Amino acid sequence: VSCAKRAKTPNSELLFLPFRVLLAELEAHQDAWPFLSPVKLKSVPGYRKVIKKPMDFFTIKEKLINNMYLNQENFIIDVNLVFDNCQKFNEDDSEIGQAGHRMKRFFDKRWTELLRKQ
Ligand SMILES: Cn1cc(C(=O)NCCCNC(=O)c2ccc(F)cc2)ccc1=O
Repeated sequence: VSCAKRAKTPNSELLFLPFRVLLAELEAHQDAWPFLSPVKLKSVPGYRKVIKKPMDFFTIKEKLINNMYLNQENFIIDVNLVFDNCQKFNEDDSEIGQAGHRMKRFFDKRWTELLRKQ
């Protein structure tokens, strides 16, 4: 994701360390495979029309690395966008729909654990 590289202040590295750890855990999860890279709009009929703001774990990682998240809120908004898009486009009982529900439950659990520690 090319964007103006923001000044890398040391504390922003530290501030976002928990998010990089959390994102790495999401990517390592066995149910992450539908979300690791952007949905291929040419090969998934209807996706471009239905999903206004596509998002995926790879794009989130790029934004984190390029310091494009100004605050914690924007990081959470993008992660939840991945799961909301999934629930919107996929039936709950579909393979990808089930993976999305499991990933969201996993994320919510780890996120609250991370917050409680702070
Ligand atoms: C979130 N979402 C994803 C798809 C979708 O078709 N996504 C690609 C699946 C194929 N991708 C893989 O199988 C894969 C990718 C990376 C990897 F490391 C291992 C396997 C369709 C609708 C939707 O809402």
